[in-house]
Amino acid sequence: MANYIPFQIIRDHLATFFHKVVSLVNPYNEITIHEYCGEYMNRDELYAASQAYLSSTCSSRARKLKADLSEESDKPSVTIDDYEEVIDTFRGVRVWWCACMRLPNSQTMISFYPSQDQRKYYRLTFHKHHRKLVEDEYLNHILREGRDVTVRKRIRKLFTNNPSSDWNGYGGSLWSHVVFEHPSTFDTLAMDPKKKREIIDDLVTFREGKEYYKKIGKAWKRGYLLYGPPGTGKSSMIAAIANFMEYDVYDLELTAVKTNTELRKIFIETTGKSIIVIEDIDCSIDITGKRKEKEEKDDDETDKRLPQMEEKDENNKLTLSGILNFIDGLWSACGGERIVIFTTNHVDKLDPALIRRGRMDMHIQMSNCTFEAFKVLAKNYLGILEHDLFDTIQTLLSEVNISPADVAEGLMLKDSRNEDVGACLMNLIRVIEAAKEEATKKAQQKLAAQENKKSSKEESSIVRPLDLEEKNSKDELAP
Ligand SMILES: Nc1ncnc2c1ncn2[C@@H]1O[C@H](COP(=O)(O)OP(=O)(O)OP(=O)(O)O)[C@@H](O)[C@H]1O
Repeated sequence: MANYIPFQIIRDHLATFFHKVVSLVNPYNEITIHEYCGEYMNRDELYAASQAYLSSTCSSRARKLKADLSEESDKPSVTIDDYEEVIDTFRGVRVWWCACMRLPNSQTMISFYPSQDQRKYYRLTFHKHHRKLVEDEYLNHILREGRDVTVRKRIRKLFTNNPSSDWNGYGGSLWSHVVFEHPSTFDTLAMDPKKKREIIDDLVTFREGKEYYKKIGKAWKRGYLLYGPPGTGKSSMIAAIANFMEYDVYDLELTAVKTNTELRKIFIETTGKSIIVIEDIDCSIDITGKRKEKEEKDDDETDKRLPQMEEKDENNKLTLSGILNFIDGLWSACGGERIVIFTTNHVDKLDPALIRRGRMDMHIQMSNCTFEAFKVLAKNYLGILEHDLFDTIQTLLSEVNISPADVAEGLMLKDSRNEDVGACLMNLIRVIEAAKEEATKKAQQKLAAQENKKSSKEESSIVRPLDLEEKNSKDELAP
């Protein structure tokens, strides 16, 4: 065999030697962050974070920019163009960023990954004295800030869970989603201003509480129970919270979940910075205290009918303990920064274990329309802060229970071209008066029914002489 050294080996040795010589005189270090990495060529999170960070922090200093519209955002994003260098400063230390691209060695290469025909990467250059700062702190800073920018810019989504029978459809997805565009905010929400302030303060404390939750050893999540009659704004409150926190919403339909195991899988698929909602929890599933009591009463018969396996294996069905685990079991802490919200029209039907403080940290009562709440609706719907008819409306609202939904309906302009505020308020007065009449009628009927019941009870307790005779003759016949 011929004794020669292949050209490629010589070239590699020369390159290494050259690099060593250069690094002796070059005081700068470089880190490259590739767009795709790993065996399966996943998009690298640090690359995505760097891109977001550079677009928000450094792009104003760049001359050459590029813009695109990603699926995850509704606004075009502008970032530095390829081979454009920008300077960033961290704790007084300067670093240089450059977006670079490596073309494939062979033009004939066929690739299944978009990355492989153009390998994009960022080159981060810094003085070697600052290597520790960059590795230990600056890169984490990029990751944190970049993730925040991505969350701020993303399109928020409203998810709903698919029934497990469909998990092989919808691309194998456990959740389907649409863009979340509910317009409700705390400004448009009609409720007691003090209560509203309390909720906003609680949300802000939660949002800023990452370190605090870590310190006290609690998972970074918060539970809210919203209860009150229909049409008092429970769903509107959820939307207002989502808009205020800029979170996604996972609307969990419990009736589509068959077992605790399914619930766990569904939960694991949710992400941080999200609200998980179970609406009308009392109607959703057999988990309320009252139904459980009934179950216990029927126990003897059920035991005989149900297969023993099913009774023993809790994971084969959806149980109260499965839901409790979902709220505060070990795996509920994965991902962090989550809000769980239950809504109900009948708080008294719920098992106390489900809503105890610590699980549902804040119980929020959504009430019928007060005058304060009406003023918010009048501002939203008619753009007015006061009117001569307000006094009449205030008196009427103090006399009758009417939901904000009904008041809002009464304030709707019947003809959007004719914005007669007085006519709208008169219409509302008629609506409230009709509600008042209806309530009086119902109260009278209830009273009459009670009177009837009472008098028929009294009647049946009067022992008539005929009955007495009958009883005596029976007693005589008895052995
Ligand atoms: N507190 C409120 N502030 C502003 N608007 C409200 C409020 N309550 C109700 N509304 C209006 O009434 C409509 C219905 O309210 P919403 O669905 O939020 O009530 P809900 O309590 O969730 O009702 P349900 O218990 O029947 O689901 C809303 O679209 C909104 O226009």
